[in-house]
Amino acid sequence: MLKIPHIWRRSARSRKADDAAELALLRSVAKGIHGVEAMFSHDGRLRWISPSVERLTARLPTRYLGADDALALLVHSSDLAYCRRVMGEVLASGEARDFELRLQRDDGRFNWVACHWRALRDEQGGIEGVRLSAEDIQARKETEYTLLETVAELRRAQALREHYLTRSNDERHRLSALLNVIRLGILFIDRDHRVLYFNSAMLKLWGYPPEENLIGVRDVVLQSTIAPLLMDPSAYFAHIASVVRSPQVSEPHEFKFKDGRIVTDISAVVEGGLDGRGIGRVWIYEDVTERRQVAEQLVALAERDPLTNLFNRRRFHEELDRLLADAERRKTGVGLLSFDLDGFKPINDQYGHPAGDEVLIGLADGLRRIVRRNEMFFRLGGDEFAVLVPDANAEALSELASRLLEGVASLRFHFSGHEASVTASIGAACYPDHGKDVETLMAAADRAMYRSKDAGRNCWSLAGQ
Ligand SMILES: Nc1nc2c(ncn2[C@@H]2O[C@H](COP(=O)(O)OP(=O)(O)OP(=O)(O)O)[C@@H](O)[C@H]2O)c(=O)[nH]1
Repeated sequence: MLKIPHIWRRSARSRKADDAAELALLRSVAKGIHGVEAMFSHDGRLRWISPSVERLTARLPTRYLGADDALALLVHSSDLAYCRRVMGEVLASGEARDFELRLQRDDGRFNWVACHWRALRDEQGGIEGVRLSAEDIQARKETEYTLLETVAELRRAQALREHYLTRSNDERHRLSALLNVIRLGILFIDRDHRVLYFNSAMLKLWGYPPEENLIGVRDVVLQSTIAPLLMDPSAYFAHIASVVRSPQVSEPHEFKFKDGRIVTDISAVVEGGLDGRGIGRVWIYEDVTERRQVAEQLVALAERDPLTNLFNRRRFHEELDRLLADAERRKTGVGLLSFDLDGFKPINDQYGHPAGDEVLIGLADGLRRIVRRNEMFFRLGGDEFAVLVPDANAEALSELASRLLEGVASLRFHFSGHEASVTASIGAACYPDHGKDVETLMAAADRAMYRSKDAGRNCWSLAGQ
């Protein structure tokens, strides 16, 4: 430890040569000091500072020694007040203090040092000043700063990641809630042919329990479990195979379940993925059973008689039109039997309208069994009916007319303990002999039917005779 005051004392005793040598030695030691050594007198004036201060502050020691307030020149303004306070405390208490501060450089920058402040005592033990030993710690501070900045940067990145994660989680929950309330079944298969997402409607539609978790299940496993539900599994799987071969959005495809449900699917590749090959394929299913039933009901309402469920007059016209066009092209015939019940009104009058309805329904059911599969049976209105016969000739028509007459007459009804029956009067007409269009053919059949009425009913007449 340097005992500078002692040396001064010795110098004062005129041991000049020894002292000069000792001073030179001390100067060279002071020059070699890595940090900064300085001594301040009790009133805060700088008494000595090591030449090494130039390395840390780019100022010569003389600048400090000549300054009125060397401490203010040496210490960075932000640390100055604290530094003065510590210095005062060391002077007052004699206790050493350590702390870090910035020395200010001549170029405006600063250099961090670790300071050790100790009281300098005279021979009587009184405090005559304070000594500062400062060690250069700039490199360590810079490393610390870099570390702190790296940590701060990491924290910011982490906070940002958490923010986006929370946002994307919220987004996922919103989407999942939405997809679970819609009626469409949604199934997402990834590129490895495994289930990546499904919604509740999809589970319901394919008959899975609501708690089933299909994530990660292979598509072939799914297919094997759904196959028993389908009317035609091989046709459906062939459809899937053809859809997945194409990158286009598929056309809606309709398929049937064994329990009668009708479902449509549509599928598309989901774009994305780092290599741009798409991240998988989404399938959207819709149960259209109800819609199809309503459509069928509407069609039935439009073309069927609600009482007997026979085709109505509107469908009759359409079919006759179609048959005539077809017969003209193929040079074949079309037969038309038009008939009207005999003695139907008295049943209504005697037993009431519901009894009349029962007769009409019974007659429709009875004659359906007589009419062949390729022949069509219509209720034109009231107690008027008609049968259309493709590829017909007069002989085939007369044979059918006879069977119909027998069929009608053989029907028995019972109302209020009484037996009732009806007969029919039939008019037969053939394309092209008796008419070449709908109107003339119908008129010919009607005239023949009235001839049957005139002839005493329960018989048939061929047009043109
Ligand atoms: N119960 C019932 N009666 C109907 C319906 N539509 C028409 N009618 C009745 O059917 C009867 C048809 O009259 P007509 O053809 O003159 O009766 P008909 O006794 O068979 O007379 P002819 O043809 O001359 O033998 C009328 O009394 C209509 O009110 C129906 O949907 N239900």
